[in-house]
Amino acid sequence: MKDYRSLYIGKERHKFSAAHFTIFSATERERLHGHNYTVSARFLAPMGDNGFSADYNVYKNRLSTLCDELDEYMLLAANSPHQQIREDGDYYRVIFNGEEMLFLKSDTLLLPLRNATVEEFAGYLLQKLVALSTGEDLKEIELFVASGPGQRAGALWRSN
Ligand SMILES: Nc1nc2c(c(=O)[nH]1)N=C([C@H](O)[C@H](O)COP(=O)(O)OP(=O)(O)OP(=O)(O)O)CN2
Repeated sequence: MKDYRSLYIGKERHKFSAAHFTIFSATERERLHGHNYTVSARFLAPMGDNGFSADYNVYKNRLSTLCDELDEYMLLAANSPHQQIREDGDYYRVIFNGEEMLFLKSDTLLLPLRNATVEEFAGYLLQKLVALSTGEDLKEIELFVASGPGQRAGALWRSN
């Protein structure tokens, strides 16, 4: 039976500051606000005969790249069933429950998410991390996003 080891990565720099609002229903959402989100991950890799599994420097750098891509933006969920997003010149016009919000495109990332939640951010970042890790001998990757101390969501990928 293969011998595996878990590598846990979650450095101080694995974070992104972003604005968002969570939508709870067709008529309820929270006000626009922000968090310093932190990102961490667990990698399950086979143990080599040399007592080494996988170079975690590679994964530290990948997590930093993913965090940098989301840092200091307004994050909008493009696939929410409860809001419409239209392009309007230099702006995104967001319609929710009869209200309109305008966000500068240069300040905003439209992400393929159903909601701007930690669980959706975790799934989104996991897919990007798995795509960066193709062809490597990994058994599992579990990626976590926390919106503050003591509250995070995890998304899991397992190799076939
Ligand atoms: N399942 C989820 N539930 C909630 C999410 C989420 O992403 N997934 N997000 C929110 C809000 O964004 C809310 O702002 C969360 O932050 P909050 O709990 O206020 O964070 P704090 O760090 O201020 O927590 P305190 O307990 O107030 O210290 C709500 N639900």
